[in-house]
Amino acid sequence: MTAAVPIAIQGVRKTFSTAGRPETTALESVDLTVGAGEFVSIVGASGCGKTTLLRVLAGLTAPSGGEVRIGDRVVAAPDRSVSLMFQSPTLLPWLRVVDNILLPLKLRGRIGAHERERAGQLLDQVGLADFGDRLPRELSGGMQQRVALCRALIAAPTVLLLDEPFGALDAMTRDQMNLDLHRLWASTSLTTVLITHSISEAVMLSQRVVVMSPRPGRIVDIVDVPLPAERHGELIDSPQFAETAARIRSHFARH
Ligand SMILES: Nc1ncnc2c1ncn2[C@@H]1O[C@H](COP(=O)(O)OP(=O)(O)OP(=O)(O)O)[C@@H](O)[C@H]1O
Repeated sequence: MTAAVPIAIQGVRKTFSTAGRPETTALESVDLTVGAGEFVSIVGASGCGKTTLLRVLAGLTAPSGGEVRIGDRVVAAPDRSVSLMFQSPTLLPWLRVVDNILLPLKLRGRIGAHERERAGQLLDQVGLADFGDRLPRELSGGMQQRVALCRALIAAPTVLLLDEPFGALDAMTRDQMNLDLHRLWASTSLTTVLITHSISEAVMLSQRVVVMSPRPGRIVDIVDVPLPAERHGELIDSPQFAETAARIRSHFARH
């Protein structure tokens, strides 16, 4: 297993300038440390800068001020140790499932028996052991997202960034995917940051939940989740779950 790495976000600001329009401040003085191997979720109103922050962490968007460090590295460009997953699975329709999963490795060089075996293990872990030879169109939306998760993990990243990965799925599939994701995360040393609009998803999956203010996005609260390490569906009925969700929800109450 690769060693876990922390993420340190220091004084990150991001402004966007578009000709003819006033400047938009998407992020203002964001400071956050995500521990090595920790699972943190970020919640906040639409447009508060969550995706912008994730893109800064991934090295896809340069901050206007401040810096992000992943381990010892100051983030300045995308890096293969950081994997991103979005709401849409974006599988290549003409490639079989296993080849979609292996794509990030194929782009970097040869694929051997070891890599194929690893793809098989990942498929097994997400309950798709028998689907490696299928084409994406033969899979449901939830199954395609599982494949996208395998693809995000094939290159053994140290950081996993998830932007509403299950937002397009029905509620039951989403709950199941969340528990699968949590199990996968718990079996690795992945430092994970999840963006979600769902407070219960954030509480169910994370060790801490970061609450952002409406634009310009700032961190207004960081909530520890006092749930056992092993997560399961019934925890949603526990008082700890309800109290944690209520504290987060209080930031979104209209006055
Ligand atoms: N490339 C860009 N150019 C100009 N403005 C941008 C750009 N990207 C984002 N913004 C602006 O920055 C702000 C934050 O956007 P962002 O997508 O990060 O929000 P979000 O919290 O992820 O929203 P949602 O929850 O709706 O996905 C918005 O006002 C958006 O219009």
